Amino acid sequence: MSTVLRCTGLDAGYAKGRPCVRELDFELAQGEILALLGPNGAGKTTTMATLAGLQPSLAGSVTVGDITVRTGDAQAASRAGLVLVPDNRALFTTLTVEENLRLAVRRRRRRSTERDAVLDYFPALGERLRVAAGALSGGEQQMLAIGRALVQHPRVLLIDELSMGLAPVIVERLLPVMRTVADETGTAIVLVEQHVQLALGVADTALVLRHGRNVLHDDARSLAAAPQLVEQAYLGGPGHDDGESTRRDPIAPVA
Ligand SMILES: Nc1ncnc2c1ncn2[C@@H]1O[C@H](COP(=O)(O)OP(=O)(O)OP(=O)(O)O)[C@@H](O)[C@H]1O
Repeated sequence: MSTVLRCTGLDAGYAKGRPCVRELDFELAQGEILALLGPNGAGKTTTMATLAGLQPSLAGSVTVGDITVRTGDAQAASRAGLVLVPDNRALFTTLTVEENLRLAVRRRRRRSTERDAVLDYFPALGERLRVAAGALSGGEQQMLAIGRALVQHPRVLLIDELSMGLAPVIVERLLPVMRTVADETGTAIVLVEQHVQLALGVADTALVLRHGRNVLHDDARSLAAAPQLVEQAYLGGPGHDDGESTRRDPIAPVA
């Protein structure tokens, strides 16, 4: 599979000279799911916001296919195919499900076709089309937020904390849908997730950030089988000190 997202030497943060994400390198192939993991404050949301152009980078580059995305330009990121589902889901809460989906569809695409494609992934939304987004359950709101992203036909879908405020049983139902989306559409997905084992269960690769540095990057199946490695990466300790980067070399994209 060809590389769709390449993040090279990315520094991200909120003040010049004070990056909270440093020298981030990774590649993502078409249809690949990367679980972006790490403890609170590690820099996951900052990375996602920077990839989505909501936040200018402090160094490095982001390319989608052969397009180098202009830093800090959300429209350029969106045009390149980077679409963010933020952790607050950013729905129009007083509008119905149908209206939320309709507004997200790009011009020149058929709204009903786009809506039906979302309903294929999330049939539960079909019974709620005329309900205001604010009246939906948390799980339904997340389905709608992802649906709004899908109708934009992302090349790379950035999902920040899919599980925010959701019961684990709902997360267990939603994550496999993301696997299906990646497999069926070739969309690459970066998934920020606190439920580590659930995320590793659907991801191809995983990268752990700690204090803004890549401290572990490996294929998800190996990490699922070695939870102590992930735990060490979260907590620091031998091989995962906070100072010098001790990361493994970034792994090759999934074939
Ligand atoms: N708007 C902001 N202005 C300044 N600093 C910020 C801002 N947002 C986050 N930070 C800081 O940037 C660092 C990384 O935060 P970030 O939210 O990216 O981490 P995270 O891994 O997503 O954490 P969490 O899992 O708690 O959401 C933290 O030190 C945080 O305090």
